[in-house]
Amino acid sequence: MNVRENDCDLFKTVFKQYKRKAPPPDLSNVIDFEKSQKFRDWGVVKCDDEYLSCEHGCLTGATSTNSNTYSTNCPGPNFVTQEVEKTNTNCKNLGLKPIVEWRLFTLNTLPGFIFISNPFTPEGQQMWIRNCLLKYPMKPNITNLGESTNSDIFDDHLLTNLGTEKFNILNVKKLRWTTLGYHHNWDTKVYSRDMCSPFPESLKNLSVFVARILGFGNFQPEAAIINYYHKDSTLGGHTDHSEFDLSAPLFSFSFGQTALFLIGGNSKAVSPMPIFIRSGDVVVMSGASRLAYHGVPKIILTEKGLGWKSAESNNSDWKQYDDYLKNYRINMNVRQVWP
Ligand SMILES: O=C(O)CCC(=O)C(=O)O
Ligand SMILES: [Fe+2]
Repeated sequence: MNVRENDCDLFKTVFKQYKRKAPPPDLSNVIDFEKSQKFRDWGVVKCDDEYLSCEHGCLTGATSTNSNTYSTNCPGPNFVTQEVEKTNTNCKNLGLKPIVEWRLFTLNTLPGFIFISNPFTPEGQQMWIRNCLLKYPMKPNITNLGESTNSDIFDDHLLTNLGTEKFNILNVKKLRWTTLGYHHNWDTKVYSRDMCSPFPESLKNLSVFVARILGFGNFQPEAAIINYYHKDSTLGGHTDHSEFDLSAPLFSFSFGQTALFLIGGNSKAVSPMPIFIRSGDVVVMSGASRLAYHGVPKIILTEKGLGWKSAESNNSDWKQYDDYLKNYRINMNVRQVWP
């Protein structure tokens, strides 16, 4: 990069500012979807309940790329009971709260960006965390630990008994990524038809469900990266442009410690906005925001705890996950690859 480009790299400037250890960065301007008194300053729009349900409580189709044009498509009372019941069952199975409890936001300055403030139940979060640490790193999925090490993550005898699973915590702490479906090629950044394993049914169901609720009825989850962040990990500014269909949204689900997430525009000269992403939060990058530069300059250890105190408290095997999550963040990043 030459000097001139560097001058214009506002993304990098802001990234460095938030990455700094001493003195610690000022976090007072970080967009926090839990602080409604500052929404006006930040350009945060809370989508009204109409976005998700009509007066009957049924789902609406939404034009998710533009926060001003949500439309209601209630097909009538008959549909309502059936569909609402079905939807609530789906929510429960997927570890999600009922849709009426979801809190949805957009940003004035970033069309297509949608934020769902933790729609998961405590038990739901635990289910997805278990999937990310125990199921998804297994063959035929690919991890940074390489194929041969895959099975080393798990104590052998426990592989056959997922009910009382225990993982080898030393190896789990070395996990940085797992790829699912069409495997992201970290070198060429090109997806290929023959580097593909079956996309896990569980994550497919979750992504398709959330996509449908937000009005992306055609979304097909085909590739995912599970990112495992240690408290000192960062993720540099980038765009996700390897997918062949860039009109399809990208869904990101986060668990564990908090990320300070930066998202800017389609060039690094655009100064990015800082946003807190906490455990359970869902980020959708669609429309113009799909190709926006983004990154994670800092993981922030939460003081509040992660919100699953009551859930599974008498299940002693949860302790190993709980210990891991005191210093880690997990992010499931789901994409459609093909048009
Ligand atoms: O960890 C995150 O929130 C973002 C991850 C990401 O940008 C990616 O996997 O491409
Ligand atoms: Fe990304």
